Order: sequence, then C-alpha cells, then structure tokens
Amino acid sequence: MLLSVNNMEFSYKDMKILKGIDFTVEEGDFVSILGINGSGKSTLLKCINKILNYESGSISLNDEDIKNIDNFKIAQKIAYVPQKFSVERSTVFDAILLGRRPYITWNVSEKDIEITKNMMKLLNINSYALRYINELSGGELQKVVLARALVQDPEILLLDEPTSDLDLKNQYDVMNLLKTIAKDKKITPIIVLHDINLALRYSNKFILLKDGKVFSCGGEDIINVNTIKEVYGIDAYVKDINGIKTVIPKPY
Ligand SMILES: Nc1ncnc2c1ncn2[C@@H]1O[C@H](COP(=O)(O)OP(=O)(O)OP(=O)(O)O)[C@@H](O)[C@H]1O
Repeated sequence: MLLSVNNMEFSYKDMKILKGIDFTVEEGDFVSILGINGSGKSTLLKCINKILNYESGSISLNDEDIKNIDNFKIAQKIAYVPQKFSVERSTVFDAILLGRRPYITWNVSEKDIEITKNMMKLLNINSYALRYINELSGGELQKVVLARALVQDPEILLLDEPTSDLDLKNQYDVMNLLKTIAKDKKITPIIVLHDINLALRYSNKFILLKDGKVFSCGGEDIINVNTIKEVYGIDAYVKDINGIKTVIPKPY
C-alpha cells in the first residue's frame, strides 16, 4: 500500500485535532480531502509530510512507518504545497529549481535544469522565468509552487487548496495538467479542496473529515445529499449534469 494511515491521532498542545484517522491510498489514486474550516485537513497533510509528528496510531509509506524514514528520503517521496507559503526574493527559475534539492548532492546537474525548464513549459510559465516570485500575482505564484513540487518528482504530492488563487479557467487548466502529469510520472496527488465540484471532476477517492475524524471515505458515491448535510450542515441538490456529478447548495 502506498500510504496507510491507521488510527492516527495528533494534538496541538492539549487540544486534540485528529482523533483516530484511518484511510489508505493506492498508487494511481487521485484523492480529495474535504471538510469544513478547522476540521483538520491541513494538520493531516502536515502529519503525512512529517512537518508535525503524530502522537499515536501510525502512518506508513510503502508499508514503512514514516517515523523510520529520514527527512531527506521523505522529501524524495512526498512533496507538499502548503496553503500559505512565504515568498523569498528569487527568480521563478531558481524557485522551481529548488524543488530538485532532495536530489542535488554537490552541484546542480544538467538533468535538474532540464527538468525545471520542461516543467515551466508544461505549466506555461516559462515566459516569466526571470521574474522575481515576490512580484507575481497570487495565481502566477500558485503555479510556480506547484511546478516546484512537481520537479521534486515525488511518489505522493500533497496540495493544500492549490487552486484557491486561480481564476476559473486556470483552475481547470491546472487540474487537467496535474491529472496528466500525475499519470505520466506516477505521482499520486492528495489534495485538500473546498470546491466539491472540482474534487468530483478529478478525484476517484474522497476523504470527508468531520471534527478530526474520517466521516466517510470512498468513491464518488460517498458524496451525496446526506453526507453533504452531515459534513457541511447544508441542504444541497446532488445532480448529474452531462454525466458529471454536481453539488448545488439549496438557497437558505
Ligand atoms: N499551530 C497551531 N497551533 C494550535 N492550533 C492550531 C494550529 N494550527 C491549526 N490549529 C487548529 O487546529 C484545528 C485544525 O486546523 P487545520 O488548519 O488543520 O484545519 P483545516 O481543516 O485545514 O481548516 P481550513 O479549511 O480553514 O484551512 C483548528 O481548530 C485550528 O485552529
């Protein structure tokens, strides 16, 4: 199993946030984590990436407990794009190249530069390679940090609301690209999203978090009128529109 989270718990000081999380992810899955503000989604990603240390239960990567994998190795296997990122003054090219750090021993290689250039082309950001990242728009920056995570060539890509600053077309462009790159490079994305319809369009697996627990986990069928009501506390229509499952909140 690529990732296995078993009865995992985490607290900030004496405040228990994750209260026995269980789920598994297989290679090739495209996973969306959904849930209301404060339900523990970002905390869960940080535990998987070892930014936070879980206190009980277990998290295993390819059947090995992440506690036994050193951080350098973790960085070769898991890339993480946080919800908020601090922006240093470097060029777009250098910022993306930094994603290769887990592989660079002495010097940056031709291969590292080639991978960086190719990723910039794929994400259509090569035209601003030499611009400073602290001078980019929110959407442009979001593409740069995504490119940086992708050149890391991870097995698992953790993304915390990767489309929050993107316009409608860019949201779908980025998700389409992500789906293609994930398939080509055998990267398994695990994405925190607030847009349920975007999640429904791209994911095959859904994890609904509620109060620090997995309320429901599974395929598209777990997104229904009842789970929307239970998790988000709203009444919604769940419709099939041109073969695409769509959630439309009822007016209230
Ligand atoms: N560093 C911290 N110290 C103490 N409490 C924290 C810290 N970070 C988050 N929390 C709390 O942990 C809970 C879960 O936060 P988390 O950011 O994981 O939620 P989330 O589901 O990602 O929320 P959102 O959708 O708003 O981004 C919240 O109650 C939050 O206030």
